[in-house]
Amino acid sequence: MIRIAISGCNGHMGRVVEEICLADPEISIVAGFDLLGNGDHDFPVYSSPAELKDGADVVIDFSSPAALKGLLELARTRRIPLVLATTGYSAEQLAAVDEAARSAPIFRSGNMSLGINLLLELVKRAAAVLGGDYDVEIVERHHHRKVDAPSGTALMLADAAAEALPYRPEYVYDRQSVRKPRDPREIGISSVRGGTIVGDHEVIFAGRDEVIELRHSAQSREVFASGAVRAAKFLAGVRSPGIYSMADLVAATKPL
Ligand SMILES: NC(=O)C1=CN([C@@H]2O[C@H](COP(=O)(O)OP(=O)(O)OC[C@H]3O[C@@H](n4cnc5c(N)ncnc54)[C@H](OP(=O)(O)O)[C@@H]3O)[C@@H](O)[C@H]2O)C=CC1
Ligand SMILES: O=C(O)C1=N[C@H](C(=O)O)C[C@H](O)C1
Repeated sequence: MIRIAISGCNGHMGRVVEEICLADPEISIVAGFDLLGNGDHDFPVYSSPAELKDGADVVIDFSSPAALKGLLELARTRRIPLVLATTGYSAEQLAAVDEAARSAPIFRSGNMSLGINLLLELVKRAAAVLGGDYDVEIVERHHHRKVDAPSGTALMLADAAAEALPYRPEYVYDRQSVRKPRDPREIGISSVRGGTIVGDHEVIFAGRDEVIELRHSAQSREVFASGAVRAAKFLAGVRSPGIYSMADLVAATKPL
């Protein structure tokens, strides 16, 4: 039995993770962390990870960058593995994650769906083949509740393209404040917010007289939640301290 704690358990993603865990006979939910009280959960909900009493095998976090400090404290002092799915961390916070990963395994991904992992590979391949001659633009679309922009996934896609391009691109988020033609050595990232869009990412390679578009569209939050639960099981399999990603999970998964 894997003992899981859910950080952000009252939120949209936390609720879906809870449903998936409740339906899984290999998992027991031992605690939740959130700002407000217990709600209607069958497990205790603490406002701070420091209040966790009996420990957990893994914490799955879909909450806010504000929760990170307490979670990293659990990893550092109690060596509890973390699955960090929250997006919008600062550079300092990412450095703190790397530091805590010296004490416990930490799985981090701005997108827990398997499809995005494949898209990252396709983007690298396209950038390697087309890079230099085609302008790279990323458009991400999300629901109107989302607070961070650009999305964590858009940044991962930009990094994947950057890795394979023959130049070091600058990421451009704002075309409104300058008046100049597009620099070929840039990746433009645009954010759309509206309605209930779950999560949509498009990478555009625009060349002379042709455009190639690679797109992923999440149809429900389950794709992210089930990926995070798979990541938790992967970490619970006695991993050494370090940073893990979807690529590690896919590499460790036996083909069906
Ligand atoms: N990696 C991935 O695949 C995915 C990542 N995400 C990311 O997950 C995060 C959560 O998304 P979503 O569920 O839609 O957001 P919600 O706002 O619905 O849920 C977040 C929950 O976390 C709570 N919370 C806020 N601050 C803290 C804190 N300091 N400690 C504990 N709990 C806290 C919120 O409480 P309150 O409402 O009171 O503020 C809320 O209940 C976002 O960063 C999002 O980008 C989302 C989907 C997929
Ligand atoms: O906030 C969301 O909802 C999502 N956030 C992630 C991101 O920032 O990329 C992943 C997914 O697209 C949903």
